Amino acid sequence: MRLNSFDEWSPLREVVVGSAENYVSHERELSFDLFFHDNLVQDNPSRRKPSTTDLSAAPPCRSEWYYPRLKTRRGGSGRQRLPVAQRYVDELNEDLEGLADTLSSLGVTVHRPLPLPPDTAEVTTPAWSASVVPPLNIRDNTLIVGDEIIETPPMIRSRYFETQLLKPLFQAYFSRGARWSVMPRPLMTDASFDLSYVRTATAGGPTEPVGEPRPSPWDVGVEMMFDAAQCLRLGRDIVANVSTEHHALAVSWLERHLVGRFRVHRVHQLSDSHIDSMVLALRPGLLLVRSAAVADALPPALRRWDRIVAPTPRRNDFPRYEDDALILTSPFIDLNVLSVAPDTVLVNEASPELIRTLEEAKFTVVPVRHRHRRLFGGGFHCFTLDTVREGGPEDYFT
Ligand SMILES: N[C@@H](Cc1ccc(O)cc1)C(=O)O
Ligand SMILES: NC(=[NH2+])NCCC[C@H](N)C(=O)O
Repeated sequence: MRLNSFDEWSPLREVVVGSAENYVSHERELSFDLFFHDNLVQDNPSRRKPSTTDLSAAPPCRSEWYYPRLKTRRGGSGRQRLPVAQRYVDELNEDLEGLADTLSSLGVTVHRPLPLPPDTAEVTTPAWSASVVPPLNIRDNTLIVGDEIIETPPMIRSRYFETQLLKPLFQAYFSRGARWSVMPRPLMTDASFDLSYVRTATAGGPTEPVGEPRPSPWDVGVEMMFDAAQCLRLGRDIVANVSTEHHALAVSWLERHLVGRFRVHRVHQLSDSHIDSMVLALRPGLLLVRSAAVADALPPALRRWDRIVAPTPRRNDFPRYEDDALILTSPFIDLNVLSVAPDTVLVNEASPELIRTLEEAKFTVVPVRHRHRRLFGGGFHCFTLDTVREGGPEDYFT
């Protein structure tokens, strides 16, 4: 079918489901630490969040309830590979197959990216090298706006060439008439990074020390960097989260590129980057939000929509991990549901209270197994890229 995806809820026809094949490690280096700084905390008991009741009081811009296990990386220059246990990768792949099968059984055509080959350990540019992770959270690096594929400029070095693994699919949509754009790629030296959010905007101060940038002959100053998962797509309107200078530059690019076709609305520091564990649109007039404060920070048109506030997750909803397991998301990650129609949502079966809440709101909930979402950074919305939905460029704002 032709590429057509304008919103997050209309009947889903085609989707890409991410792949975790050959996930072996995370690499801690400047771009990784900056991106996940809100989730990575040192082993400092004073920062522990002991009870779930703290969660509901948490400010909207900050993840809470960390597993405070990460030790500070020594020295500014170090790259450090942190292995991911094979058992979790195997279970993740099992859960991804289950997700793909569920979508197929609902009549949705499922595409998969090329798997990361086993020996593709590194990506190297003139300015740096980094180890590569598989195309798992494929929501992040590609924005589908209507009939256009836009590859967004990544914030993590390990993910620099991730969209190359979607090439055959993008070529196929292109041959059927899709537009296809790639946003300017950052040189991404240490000096490219805007550290202000980490230094000032994190509630309670930085949770993780960020080393001083090292000089490089490729330095060009702060650059455009942005993930598609910072956007909420609502017909002819797009809400984009801006927390850093990188995002501000990228949203200006998007606005100029889409002028006359889409209206871009900025929200500021709704989260550090992605917004799909803060707010999702379930259908015209109804949002799923992490808290009332999140809904109140949205553009005026969306503040008038009804909202379902997701129930506070419980500790028992999650597996227990060894002390060296690196936790990449907040416990609100299961809010990250995938709509297959305005009345039907795929929800993590490990979140019974969220399922109940959505069923009470008259949704058909399809429970799907997903165990290690906190280890791999994403829920069902993150792991998928909806390329064909029935909805069009409707104006839901006026
Ligand atoms: N604290 C971040 C970091 C993060 C982003 C993407 C991930 O896949 C995982 C974690 C969360 O909003 O948005
Ligand atoms: N598209 C995504 N990868 N979204 C993931 C957002 C996770 C968010 N940082 C959280 O901790 O809840």
